[in-house]
Amino acid sequence: MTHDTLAFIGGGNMARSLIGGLVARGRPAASIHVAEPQEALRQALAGDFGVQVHATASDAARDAGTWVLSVKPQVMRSVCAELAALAARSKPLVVSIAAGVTTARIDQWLGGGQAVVRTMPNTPSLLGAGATGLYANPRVTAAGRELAGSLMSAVSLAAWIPDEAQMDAVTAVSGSGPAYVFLLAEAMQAAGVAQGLDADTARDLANQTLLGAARMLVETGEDAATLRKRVTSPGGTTQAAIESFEANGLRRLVHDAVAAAARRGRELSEGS
Ligand SMILES: NC(=O)c1ccc[n+]([C@@H]2O[C@H](COP(=O)([O-])OP(=O)(O)OC[C@H]3O[C@@H](n4cnc5c(N)ncnc54)[C@H](OP(=O)(O)O)[C@@H]3O)[C@@H](O)[C@H]2O)c1
Ligand code: PRO
Repeated sequence: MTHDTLAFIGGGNMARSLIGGLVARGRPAASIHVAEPQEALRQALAGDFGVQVHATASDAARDAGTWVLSVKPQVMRSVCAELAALAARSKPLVVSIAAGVTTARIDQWLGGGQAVVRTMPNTPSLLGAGATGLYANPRVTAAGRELAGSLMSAVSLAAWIPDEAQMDAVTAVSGSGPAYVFLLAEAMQAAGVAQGLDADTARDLANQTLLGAARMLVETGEDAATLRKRVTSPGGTTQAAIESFEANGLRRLVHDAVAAAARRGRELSEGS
């Protein structure tokens, strides 16, 4: 067994983004095993990325030193129960990506004494442009932190958090965050069509604008408010739009949406 071999338990949307990002950045596909019950998803993962696929968690995890638990929170308990005997024998580094499931729960469900890193990645990891929060339980050694950090750093910005309770905020900002941007893209596209653009033109202009604005946020070192002000000519078109956003409570809407996501994360923790 080696920590160089990774087992993804669950081969759905987020695992696919991580696997695609890792393989594109040079991780050998042969070093990645994936357990996924759905035959079609298994075949797609094997066909697209060349990874080793299995129908059961224990088959995927058997020879892997690092397990990435990437099933839905609601099935995490039963997946851990399936893996508990193997975990007791092989003491893997366990990396969970599940929203709202604490390291204490995972450790308990795996039988206790396990090194568990809880992470919250996001789907842009597929393109090496993800953002991930990480938290390690006390069993994780410096080498384990290094391993988990380098795994996520290969495909994303990796930010360690000191307090596991902050993971619900990470989830609400960056884990779920791509969906907020996609919703904004949908709304900008529809608004462009409403103003007379054809759908393709509205889509291309909106999408490229989001890409360009996101690159400016990350690459110029300027803060968002400064960049916004540079677009906003006094008495001009942007000012008219920004005043409409402010008057309609955009900041409050975003505040409440992020709070709702964080609350849901806490509910998932309490329910598990
Ligand atoms: N999607 C995101 O953007 C995102 C971002 C960060 C974190 N996450 C976290 O990542 C986890 C997965 O989310 P997702 O969106 O990728 O969900 P998903 O697409 O439903 O993927 C989960 C996969 O795990 C499979 N599965 C169920 N039981 C299994 C078992 N015993 N062994 C192996 N695989 C099993 C599911 O199959 P069935 O459908 O047949 O049950 C499904 O294909 C969640 O905990 C979520 O909180 C997701
Ligand atoms: N997708 C998962 C959810 O919606 C976790 C963050 C992104 O629950």
